[in-house]
Amino acid sequence: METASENRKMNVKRLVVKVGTSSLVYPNGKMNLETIDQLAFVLSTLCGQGKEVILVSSGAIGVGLNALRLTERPTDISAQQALASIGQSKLITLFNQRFDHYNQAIGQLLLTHDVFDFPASKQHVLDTFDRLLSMHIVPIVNENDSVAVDELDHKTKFGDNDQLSAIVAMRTDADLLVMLSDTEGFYDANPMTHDDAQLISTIHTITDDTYAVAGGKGSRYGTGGMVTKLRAAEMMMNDDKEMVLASGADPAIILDILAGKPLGTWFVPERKGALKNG
Ligand SMILES: Nc1ncnc2c1ncn2[C@@H]1O[C@H](COP(=O)(O)OP(=O)(O)O)[C@@H](O)[C@H]1O
Ligand SMILES: N[C@@H](CCC(=O)OP(=O)(O)O)C(=O)O
Repeated sequence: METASENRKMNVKRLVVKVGTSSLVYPNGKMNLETIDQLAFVLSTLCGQGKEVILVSSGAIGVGLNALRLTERPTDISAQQALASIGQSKLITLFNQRFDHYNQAIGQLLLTHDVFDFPASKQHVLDTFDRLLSMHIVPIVNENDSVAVDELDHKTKFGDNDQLSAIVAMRTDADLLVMLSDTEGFYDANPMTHDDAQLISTIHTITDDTYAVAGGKGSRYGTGGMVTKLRAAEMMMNDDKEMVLASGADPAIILDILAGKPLGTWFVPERKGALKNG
């Protein structure tokens, strides 16, 4: 682990950005329209510069709760799935409107685990990603919450978009996964409960000690907390890819990250770290 910052300018052609519920929905349950608009602006800008961008967005259940003026997430599965169907359509409508404002087309992909488990459906979905990207369209991905189940022999659920975003980044052979959340990065203790927590700038190996300082979700509407983000980072590093975890408060941070500014926490496989550090 390193706490000193280092410059990380990369030549990124294909980028996956994952945005969590905590960045899209205020703690009071209202949609964060500013962040959604800024995200559309920044990703449209990157497309205009010739980059290929995939957005993995959470928020369906959070937005669904707000639509029905509910403050607590229901515990039964069918109520959550109904909320996701309400929220997802509102969320994608809003994304469509904001991207359209910046003259950028989007496509929606709602995925379940089995899509990647079966070679034929996996190939079809990868072909769809490729075709959308070749047409300069931004694929917007979420788990298909309304149909995904994780019971008995139905193992169709990803369970969280952190790992889904890593799977998408690996399968589409993206150069970088940018994970945006309500924290500046990964700290040596949960910053919500430890005032003296220190931001870690670079992690080359994830061990039990790393998981030991990863706490649960920060917002009422998120799911995985830091544990699922570490799992995503581990998947990326095992695939010899990099992930950066940074604050989604201002999506312009994506431009700074690509410009090499030392922001957030970088998860870099050992070999790449050794090369970059000379
Ligand atoms: N070691 C840690 N470093 C940073 N954040 C942590 C850590 N442990 C727990 N957290 C919590 O993880 C939260 C982010 O996870 P989550 O609520 O699932 O966000 P998102 O909706 O963006 O996926 C933060 O708000 C923070 O409270
Ligand atoms: N698919 C769910 C999100 C699940 C999830 O991983 O949420 P988060 O921890 O906010 O990224 C939804 O759209 O509500």
